[in-house]
Amino acid sequence: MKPQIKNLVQTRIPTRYGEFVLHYYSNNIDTKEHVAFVKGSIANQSRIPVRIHSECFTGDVLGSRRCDCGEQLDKALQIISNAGQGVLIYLRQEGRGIGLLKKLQAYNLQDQGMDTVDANIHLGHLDDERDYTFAALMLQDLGVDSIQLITNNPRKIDALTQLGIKVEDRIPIESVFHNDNRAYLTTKVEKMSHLLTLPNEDKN
Ligand SMILES: Nc1nc2c(ncn2[C@@H]2O[C@H](COP(=O)(O)OP(=O)(O)OP(=O)(O)O)[C@@H](O)[C@H]2O)c(=O)[nH]1
Ligand SMILES: [Zn+2]
Repeated sequence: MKPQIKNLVQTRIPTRYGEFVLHYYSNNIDTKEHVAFVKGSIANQSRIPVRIHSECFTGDVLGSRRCDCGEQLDKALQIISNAGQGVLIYLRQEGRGIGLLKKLQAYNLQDQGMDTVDANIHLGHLDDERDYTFAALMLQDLGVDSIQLITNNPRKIDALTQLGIKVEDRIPIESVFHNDNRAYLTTKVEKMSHLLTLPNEDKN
């Protein structure tokens, strides 16, 4: 089935980063609530800052320090707010697409010594099962001409480009390394080609 989305409602949301408009989309593939959080006027404009964020209940809502998701969500909204225009797309593909149950099981495997990639594979999944089709359709629906993608993940840039989105630039979103996220972030760099700078002690 050819994926299609429908913009069902738009509503004003005042935040600590200023005022945004939340666009709620339905689609013909799943029953999940994928949304776009839009600041300023973006239709028919180029180089719009865009963050495509995948749901992380533990990081985004509970403030987990196992990953950098909550921190990245905050930083992205700050970048968009500073620019005065932009979009945060929130895709409901928890755990890089494997769902919350499997992600929590993967965490237990990680506590036994596996890294994030091997834990996913051990559970019968790929390291990353995300799909950015809805994100591309939302950006087309919102009418942006081209974007600057807020990410460290080259796979996201490739995926969006293949879906017909003109990515003119990348805006880096550096995370702070600490004991609880060090292994997670190091695996992103060493196994998932993320463009993050490892702290000195990790380079040796
Ligand atoms: N399977 C799995 N998923 C995780 C783990 N830690 C975080 N995630 C998921 O990873 C996703 C977050 O990735 P993003 O922040 O969107 O993007 P990214 O690929 O890290 O790339 P950036 O754009 O540079 O942040 C969310 O869906 C999280 O639930 C983990 O240990 N295992
Ligand atoms: Zn996370």
